[in-house]
Amino acid sequence: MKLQGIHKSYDDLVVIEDLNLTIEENEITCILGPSGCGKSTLLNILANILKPDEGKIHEKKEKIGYVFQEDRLLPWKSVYENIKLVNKNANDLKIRELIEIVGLEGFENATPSKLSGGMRQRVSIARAFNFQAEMLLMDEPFKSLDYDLRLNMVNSLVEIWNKWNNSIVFVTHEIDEALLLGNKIVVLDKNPCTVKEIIKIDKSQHLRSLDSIELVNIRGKLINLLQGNGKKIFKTA
Ligand SMILES: Nc1ncnc2c1ncn2[C@@H]1O[C@H](COP(=O)(O)OP(=O)(O)OP(=O)(O)O)[C@@H](O)[C@H]1O
Repeated sequence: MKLQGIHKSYDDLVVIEDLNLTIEENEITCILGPSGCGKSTLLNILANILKPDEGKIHEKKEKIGYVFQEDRLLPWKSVYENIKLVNKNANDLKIRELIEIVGLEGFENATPSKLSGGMRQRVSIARAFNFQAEMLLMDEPFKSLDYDLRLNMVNSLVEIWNKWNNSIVFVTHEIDEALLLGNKIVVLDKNPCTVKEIIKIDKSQHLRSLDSIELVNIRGKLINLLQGNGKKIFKTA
């Protein structure tokens, strides 16, 4: 999917200006940017929820999955049923495999109120993969979790993605999540939102360590890139 020359304003506030970005197939693209820079707006454009004011979207995807910051599970359904309901044709084996990968074996029949926040977010990830989207959009899905749990969730996501390999766009403002997950890290600028830099990481996610020289160097670069944001831009009459 390719975004070309995208512009988006809310009334007088210019949020996205001349943004160009290619989302590759079978890759995890991490979008990293300061708070309020327009990451959710960009995801909503990718999801066809929002129309850009200007610009073109090439090779649009029809079947798009969305994982939000909150889990959005149906409280009266069990773990198994919540995962199943987005793809009623999925066989029992696949659903049980997803439940196993996200570490929820034994909780198949539990309803969301019996689970911790991290467990609920695991269900929503399994559900998203059961949907078999061509492109999966994830908007800071681990935001409410503590650091350890977040890294744990990143590992589960890597494991599940290695199996199904769909294209994922993962929005975060946590540098470590981007370092561990991304095949490509897109750093966004703020006010207005444009692509500041794209960093590629060729190494398989399974072989990555946050202590490796490569990732330590990239982290340093990302910190520099994320420092210093612009001023809000308003349209002139
Ligand atoms: N529906 C809307 N109407 C008016 N302004 C909006 C609307 N949605 C977002 N904005 C503004 O657009 C800017 C970008 O918002 P957006 O939610 O896309 O950023 P974000 O990078 O996802 O933020 P965060 O990191 O806090 O999740 C912000 O200044 C926000 O206040």
